Amino acid sequence: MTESVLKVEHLGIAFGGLKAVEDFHLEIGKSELVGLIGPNGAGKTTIFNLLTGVYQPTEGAIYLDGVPMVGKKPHQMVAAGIARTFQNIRLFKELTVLENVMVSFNHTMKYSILSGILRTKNYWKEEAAAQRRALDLLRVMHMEDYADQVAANLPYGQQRKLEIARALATGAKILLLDEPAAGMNPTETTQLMDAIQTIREKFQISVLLIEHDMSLVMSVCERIVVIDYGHIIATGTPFEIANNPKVIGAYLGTDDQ
Ligand SMILES: Nc1ncnc2c1ncn2[C@@H]1O[C@H](COP(=O)(O)OP(=O)(O)OP(=O)(O)O)[C@@H](O)[C@H]1O
Repeated sequence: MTESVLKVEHLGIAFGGLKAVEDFHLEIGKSELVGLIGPNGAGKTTIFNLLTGVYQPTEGAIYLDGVPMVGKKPHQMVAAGIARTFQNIRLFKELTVLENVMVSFNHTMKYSILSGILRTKNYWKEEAAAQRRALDLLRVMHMEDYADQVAANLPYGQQRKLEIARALATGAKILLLDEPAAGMNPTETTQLMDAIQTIREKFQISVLLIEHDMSLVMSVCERIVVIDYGHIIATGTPFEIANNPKVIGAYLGTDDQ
């Protein structure tokens, strides 16, 4: 693995008496695609909430490019380079596809609030540049034909892709994707996976993927981390994971865990 982009050590959180995540560790290198899987309630979304500053851990450390991240707020995590998508799609439904992407550039825009209000030359220059960048991103996602459509009118699979485009627009170093293929048909899923592979190569971005569709996880991830009851029970290649008795036990609910 190349030098790690994200490094997580002994991460844990308790809700009252429940230790939802305990002693979680992870290292992700540049452009690496890692799967995070586990049965329902295992703690996957909680880990995403910890990595994005939604929850503060009760123990452990998170480093992004070597910089400590614990204590930072969600918007600071985004600015630092950790972006995510959600299980339930969160878009500005009334805005166009292009506008949805442009909104995500906001924290990188350099014009002042005043020049925004007065619509100065500098404002229009920045806006035009943001529009070009947004269109470039949509092209990568094969969504340029949808640019002027209102997000609410997009087919479901395209809405999911737009969420990823928005996360990319933040300039992220690592993308956390929470069940991006949920509710997609097989064609949409294949297109989505192609898009994820393309953006990894083009943007040299790392990806941590939560996904229930096993065949998908097995086919796209280089490495998989499996959790159950908040603990890592296995880490390995898709082949190792598919043949790991602890993993099989966790999914089938046997005692062999
Ligand atoms: N804010 C919270 N307060 C109390 N308990 C919580 C909170 N968030 C999560 N939990 C508990 O932590 C555990 C892990 O939940 P989490 O949602 O992270 O699991 P998951 O692996 O993402 O599940 P699923 O695959 O069903 O989405 C569960 O027992 C859940 O009830």
